[in-house]
Amino acid sequence: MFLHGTQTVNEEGHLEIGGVDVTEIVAEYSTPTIVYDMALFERRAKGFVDTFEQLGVKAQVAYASKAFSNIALYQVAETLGLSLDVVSEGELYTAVRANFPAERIHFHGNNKSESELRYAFEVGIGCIVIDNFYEIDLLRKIATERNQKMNVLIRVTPGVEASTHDYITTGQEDSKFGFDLKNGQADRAFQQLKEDKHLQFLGMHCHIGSQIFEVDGFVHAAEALMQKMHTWQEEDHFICSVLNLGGGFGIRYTEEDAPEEPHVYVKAMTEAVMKLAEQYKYPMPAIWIEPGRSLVGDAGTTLYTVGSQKEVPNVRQYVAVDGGMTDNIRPALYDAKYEAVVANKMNAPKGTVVTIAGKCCESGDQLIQGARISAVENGDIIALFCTGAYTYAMASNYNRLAKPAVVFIKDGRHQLVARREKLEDLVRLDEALPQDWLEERN
Ligand SMILES: Cc1ncc(COP(=O)(O)O)c(C=O)c1O
Ligand SMILES: N[C@@H](CCCC[NH3+])C(=O)O
Repeated sequence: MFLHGTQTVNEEGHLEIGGVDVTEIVAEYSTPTIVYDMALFERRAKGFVDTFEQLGVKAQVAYASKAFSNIALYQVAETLGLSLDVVSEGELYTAVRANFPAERIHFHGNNKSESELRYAFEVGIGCIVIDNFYEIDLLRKIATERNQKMNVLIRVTPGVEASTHDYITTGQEDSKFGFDLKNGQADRAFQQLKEDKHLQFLGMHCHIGSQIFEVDGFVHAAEALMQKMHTWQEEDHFICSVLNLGGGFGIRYTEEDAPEEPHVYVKAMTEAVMKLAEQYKYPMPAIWIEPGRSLVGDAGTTLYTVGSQKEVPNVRQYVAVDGGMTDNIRPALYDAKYEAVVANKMNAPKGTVVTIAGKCCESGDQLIQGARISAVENGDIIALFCTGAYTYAMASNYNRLAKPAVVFIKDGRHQLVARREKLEDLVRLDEALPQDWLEERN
């Protein structure tokens, strides 16, 4: 069994996170609840920031907040000196509500609406990452109308095929994201932007995909972008001041996963850029990165309570918990793998292999197939590890299940940062029909 961050087993044989017994969390907040080990989040953030410092490179580490967007997390990210990557008006609004410094916010998205872009101008964010020609036109219109400058990068697809799930690769030519580097789109975007009065073209961005383990893909992408920047240097005497190399650094969900430490990816990419900068006599650009999963993924643990069990003789044993695909769609969507423990029986011998199933009306609502956990009975607590990224953020109310509570833990203290949805939350958007509508039907 592999424990993460500050996780330990206490004398009572219970899982502890950040010095707090998880049975205490369950007693106070019920289940399902996602807890974040904030010391681990801080360690991950510091790991990225320190890497750049050691390399002596000007940088911004932007938390890709799509992984888990929440006011309290943005507050902590701010204190750690992180920047923020948002992809919608909703994430931007969350950042505004968290008083996140606007100049450290970067706005992404392949179909930002005019009203979203106007909001970004109003808030005065630090940079917009332009995805397509339509967006260039929209931005020009807004910036001219408002007579307001805005820093921009262009997102490019460097033609790197990353080996991860097909749904989460983004760097290949056939992608809905960005301007292609090889077919001339990136050059055309650059030509349109390089002398714009309001849109201040800082440079390029790429993101090759998510949950990637190999260092090479990141290095190749960084090199491809530097080569393009060199062409613009030679042909247009233009120097980019920023190179944003995205996120995507893989984490260890199960013992079979073998990622590098997050800073290894960053160091390798940055050194590749430094080398080419020297070769091209190119002023070293500031390096921006956008890790999401590798900042929050392994800091999160979901606590569930065991309910019913079902044995299908000679086939499998189902252990059902009080959440499932509504609070973690990843196993159903990507066939993602997780590990779990019985958090109130950490010292019990491992039992048979079971399938941990959710409570939704979908056969595919299974959190782990083939989990080797100790024997459980109803009321036991299952802790599913590494659920900090793309779980709560992708949660739904399917079957009208309530979204779970989210709790931060640090140094023996726990703090609720998202309350569990109540029944009235589940109908808050519904409008009852007026009586005359119903009467007409009868
Ligand atoms: C543009 C962009 N930046 C950053 C990220 C964060 O990726 P990850 O959570 O894998 O670090 C994503 C998601 O894949 C993304 O699309
Ligand atoms: N939601 C995906 C990652 C998408 C990354 C965003 N571009 C996952 O859970 O793995």
